Amino acid sequence: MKHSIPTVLTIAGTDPTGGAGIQADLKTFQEREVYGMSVVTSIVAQNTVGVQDVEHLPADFIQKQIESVLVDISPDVIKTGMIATSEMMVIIAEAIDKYSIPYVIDPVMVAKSGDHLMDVNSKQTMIDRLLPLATVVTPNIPEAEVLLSESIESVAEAEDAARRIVHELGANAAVVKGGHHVNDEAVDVLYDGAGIHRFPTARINTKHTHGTGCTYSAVIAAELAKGNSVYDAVKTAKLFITDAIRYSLKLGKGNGPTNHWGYRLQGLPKRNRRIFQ
Ligand SMILES: Nc1ncnc2c1ncn2[C@@H]1O[C@H](COP(=O)(O)OP(=O)(O)OP(=O)(O)O)[C@@H](O)[C@H]1O
Ligand SMILES: Cc1ncc(COP(=O)(O)O)c(N)n1
Repeated sequence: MKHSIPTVLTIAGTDPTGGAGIQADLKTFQEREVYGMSVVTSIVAQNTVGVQDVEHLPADFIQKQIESVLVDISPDVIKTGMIATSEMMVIIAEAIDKYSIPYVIDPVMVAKSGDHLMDVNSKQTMIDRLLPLATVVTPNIPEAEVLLSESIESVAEAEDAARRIVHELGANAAVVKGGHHVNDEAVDVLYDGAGIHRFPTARINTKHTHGTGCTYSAVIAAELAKGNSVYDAVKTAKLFITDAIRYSLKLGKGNGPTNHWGYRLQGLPKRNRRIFQ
């Protein structure tokens, strides 16, 4: 730990409704008791229904923001979310490389609403420049399929994908998340370079899953900043996101946000949870 408290920097896009992107990351860092900092890549006009518009910040201004943070409060871990263009990816890769900071990449490509958050031509830059720097990469099934140009139909194939992302694309560890599997379980699989680990939970029947991937990877980043292992960080992330989905807030007209303090309700007497159910 570099400072009096573990510190994490997120580099990502925004969500004014507060469920995904930078806003979800900062809420999550606070709940995990690490000091959260943020650099904005794109300002997104979005809500629980979809994306209405996007304004990308110039890559050199993203670089200035990163430099401002890194020269002053160097984070224990950097996490990235939405990075829309190759130019942004190169600048971010150069900073992570220069300062040798442990790195969690959530390879955000398409929002749950179906809107594209990454330029499709940037895939190769993500593979060439960002994945080799990753301590952990956290694709959902469609993202893993894009990264590997192959389809994933089962948990066993998700395990193969996690192995390939490490061995062929150079990430240190990969978690292929199971939110997009259509069965009764949401099984995440981790390959940490040594072995495969499965993290299964029952699938919760809800449409309120906006920002699950952002929140999940933010927990992993926070736990790594505390000095925990990749395995323990993923285990905590899975518990945290399950409670955040279970006690989701039922806000908005579409796919609502999760509840970033849901874990606090687990184990409490039912009367204390009434307003959330
Ligand atoms: N309905 C559900 N019930 C239980 N767990 C779920 C459900 N949906 C997603 N999860 C869990 O949430 C985490 C995020 O997975 P998911 O595949 O939804 O990521 P994602 O698609 O990147 O999220 P997003 O794009 O919303 O940020 C994983 O741990 C996954 O298992
Ligand atoms: C800025 C930003 N980053 C990531 C997501 C993905 O979240 P989801 O797939 O739940 O919409 C998002 N909607 N917005």
